[in-house]
Amino acid sequence: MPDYPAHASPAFPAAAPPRPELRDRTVSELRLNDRPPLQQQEVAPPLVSPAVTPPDSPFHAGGQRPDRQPRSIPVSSPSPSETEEEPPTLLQRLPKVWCEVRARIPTTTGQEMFLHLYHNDVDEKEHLAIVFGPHIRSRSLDAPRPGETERDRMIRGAYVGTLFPGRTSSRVEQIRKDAGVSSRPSAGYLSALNAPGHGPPSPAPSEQADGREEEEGDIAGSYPLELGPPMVRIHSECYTGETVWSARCDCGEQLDEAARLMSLPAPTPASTPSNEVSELHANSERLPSCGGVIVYLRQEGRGIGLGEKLKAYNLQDLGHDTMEANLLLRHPGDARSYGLATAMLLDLGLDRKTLGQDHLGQDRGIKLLTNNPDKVRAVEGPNREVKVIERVPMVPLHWTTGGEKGVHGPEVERYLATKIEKFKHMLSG
Ligand SMILES: Nc1nc2c(ncn2[C@@H]2O[C@H](COP(=O)(O)OP(=O)(O)OP(=O)(O)O)[C@@H](O)[C@H]2O)c(=O)[nH]1
Repeated sequence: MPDYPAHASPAFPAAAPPRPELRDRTVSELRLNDRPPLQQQEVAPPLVSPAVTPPDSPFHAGGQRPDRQPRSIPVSSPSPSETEEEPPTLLQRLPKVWCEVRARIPTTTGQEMFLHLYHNDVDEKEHLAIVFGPHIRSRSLDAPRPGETERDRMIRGAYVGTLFPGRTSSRVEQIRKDAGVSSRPSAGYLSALNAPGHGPPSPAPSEQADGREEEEGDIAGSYPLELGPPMVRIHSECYTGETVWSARCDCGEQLDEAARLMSLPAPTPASTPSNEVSELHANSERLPSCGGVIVYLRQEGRGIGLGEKLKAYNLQDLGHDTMEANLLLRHPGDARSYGLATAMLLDLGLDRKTLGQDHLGQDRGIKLLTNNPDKVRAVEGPNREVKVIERVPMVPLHWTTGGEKGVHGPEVERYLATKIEKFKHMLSG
């Protein structure tokens, strides 16, 4: 951030020229509520025209296969274009985080997710992890807490499967006993427990255990290899874009898209016969989702807070772009850091150590949904605790649907143009 003298108000030339016709008029003639016609306003360069959208975008609304996974780009770490630019700020140590409580949330799309609320040792905010699918669990949530009862555990969300009236234990061991199962349950039995809306479990045949649930209170295991890299989105809070329908940014749409992708059915194994595949697709709502996690950070306004973001919007209406507006308010262009996100991913078992290696002996990693090059590097953490191996671009819906859907208008066009030009977002296909 430039080092402005304390008394000076920094000035940039406004991107849009002043309106000359306002001179030599009386106040009533000024018609201050009128905006100049669109063609006289600064419009975003053609860089953001829908033409740059790849025609085979997986996000296109039409012709989408129910199990169609998003197009992703392999990430070599570190990529030269990411390191030549100013590197993102990396914290020396990761913050401490712990999941205080989680709950099952049925959603309006029919998919369920588990909302995890985190506390930490660096700020007072309640950061969130929105977890899709049964494979991602919080270690700090599952760990036993001194003096707690089984009911306490269930109330704070530290249970396996789903709650139902009359359930008395959070633990697999107890459920097994109650169900009259003498040996360890099979993987299939456990996934049935995790299926949405299941009732009290019926006895399972005694089979080989998968071992994941072996240690009571610490059942976080590894994300199944056959599902590929777990999908992760690091999302920054945006009250305006997510709650009050702002068309200045694409934040709300990005949140929806991340949830949609994580709710897609898990990929069908290549060995599945084609007639079974079509049958599965016909019943796609019954397929387990591939899952993933949206880490929702309370970093409103790229970390400057809602009040300052609203001031920045006024500066943008005065002709400045989103980065200049932050600088004029004496904030960095982007005031965020991602150490909390990395720490939450570790707690959720998506770090290199917990994920282990693939069939080829390579470290497993995550698939990150983003256009932001800073996030790709920063979320890996100071010692590359997390590995980003693929990146899924978040292409604006307006581009992928040929203008039919999605946030559109001059403000969001300018915003996207600045993200590409100044923040170096990788959004050109
Ligand atoms: N200061 C400021 N913040 C904004 C503005 N528009 C959106 N935001 C905030 O920017 C954050 C989202 O950042 P984006 O730049 O859209 O996206 P990103 O998270 O960097 O990158 P992606 O992962 O590709 O979405 C949210 O916290 C929004 O509240 C703005 O004009 N000014």
